[in-house]
Amino acid sequence: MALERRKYVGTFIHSTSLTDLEICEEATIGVDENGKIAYITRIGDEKSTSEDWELFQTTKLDGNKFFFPGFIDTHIHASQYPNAGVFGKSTLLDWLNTYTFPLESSFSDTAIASKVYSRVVARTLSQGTTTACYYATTHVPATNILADICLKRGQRAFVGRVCMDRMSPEYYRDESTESAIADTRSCISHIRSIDPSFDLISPIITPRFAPSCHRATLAALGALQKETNLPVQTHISENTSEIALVAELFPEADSYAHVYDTAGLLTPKTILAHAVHLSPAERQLIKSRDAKISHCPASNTAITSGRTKVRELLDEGLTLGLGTDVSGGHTSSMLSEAREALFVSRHVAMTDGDNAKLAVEEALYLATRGGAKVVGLESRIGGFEVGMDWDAQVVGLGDTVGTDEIDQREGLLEIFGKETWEEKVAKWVYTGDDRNTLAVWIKGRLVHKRSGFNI
Ligand SMILES: O=c1[nH]c(=O)c2nc[nH]c2[nH]1
Ligand SMILES: [Zn+2]
Repeated sequence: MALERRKYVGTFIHSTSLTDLEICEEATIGVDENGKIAYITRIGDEKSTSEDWELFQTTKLDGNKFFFPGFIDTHIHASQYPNAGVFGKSTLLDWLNTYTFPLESSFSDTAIASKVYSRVVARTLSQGTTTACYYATTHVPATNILADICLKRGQRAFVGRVCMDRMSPEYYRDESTESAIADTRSCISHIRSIDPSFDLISPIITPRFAPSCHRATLAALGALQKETNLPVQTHISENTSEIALVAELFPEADSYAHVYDTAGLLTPKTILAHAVHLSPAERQLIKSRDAKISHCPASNTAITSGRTKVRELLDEGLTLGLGTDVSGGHTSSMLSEAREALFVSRHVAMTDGDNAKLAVEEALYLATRGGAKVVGLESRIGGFEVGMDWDAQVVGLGDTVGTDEIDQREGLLEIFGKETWEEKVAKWVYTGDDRNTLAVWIKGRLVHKRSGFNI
């Protein structure tokens, strides 16, 4: 779809490193007809554009509004969205049997798939998620529907048909290694037919986790990865009972990470969700394979899996992003997930010392640039640089509170006027929600606009 060039004018905020946010007031970003950033002019810069840009429309922000890169959710189960918030006092293995497998198995009905997947894509877009790594279910037609919806709505997505041929009820599992591979290939072909270069939608090879796959299935998926060079997503070391189960099922393996490595599934394109209880040797192995980690703090708290020591992982040079892990995680909002990462790091700090605490800047880095590295798109998304895609959101913090203002406001976020931009960003992270996401673009296309916001 051809786009018009457009200029975006106002305050831009993005991560330039793990610890630094660039806050750029009164800048202009020009986005070309391919949805790419063509130029950035900061205050004091020489105007570097040719006259013809003058002809194109401008989106200009005022007041307490700013442009921010779109969020990258590196781990979310689209099919589990109806269960967000429903987990009781369960832990991983009983949660799967009680809540998750019954829900996922219902996606044999494509009407259910269409309804749920339409909602999850609409909802994540409205919260600024411009890229999502989705788990679907084992069902080919339903998985293809998810890919179709992402493409139609313009959300950048990795769509994975879940492979699992044991440890789930008989009514919800792959019949054999061969059928798991054939069904995975079928979803890959479908995505190739709707997005031939995987420009917006990519398939992702998805063994649910080691306990749900026979050795032969893991090995066949590893071989498929080698053949296709597609990304892989799976879970690792989330909960201590799960780790004990892996040791029981794979007695020959040195560790959980070795199970994946032996199958050829530990690659630079592999996203490992959770990684809560990794041993030093596993961390070393994952680093040596350049596999990536999706940190899922909301889920790790909700189903009491544990506290990931993010600072340790970062200090060791591992690559991390954030994942909502709906519905182990209760929230589909990456802003909330960043907040959960901050709070969990404070719980770690209570036993391990203050160095464990993440800063707001670091949580936002993980939600954007870190996530971009996890999905292998760091040259295209996660920040504002010439040549990158315009995957962006407008964040609006509301009008500054007026003298004697007494009317009730929507949302918790209130700006009093004395805050620095750093403080405004912190207020957004700690007290904001989807009401502060006013508009969202992906590859230059407007994919969400909050009613009442005029562009
Ligand atoms: O958080 C999780 N969600 C899941 O659906 C799942 N399956 C295996 N392991 C899992 N962990
Ligand atoms: Zn998960």
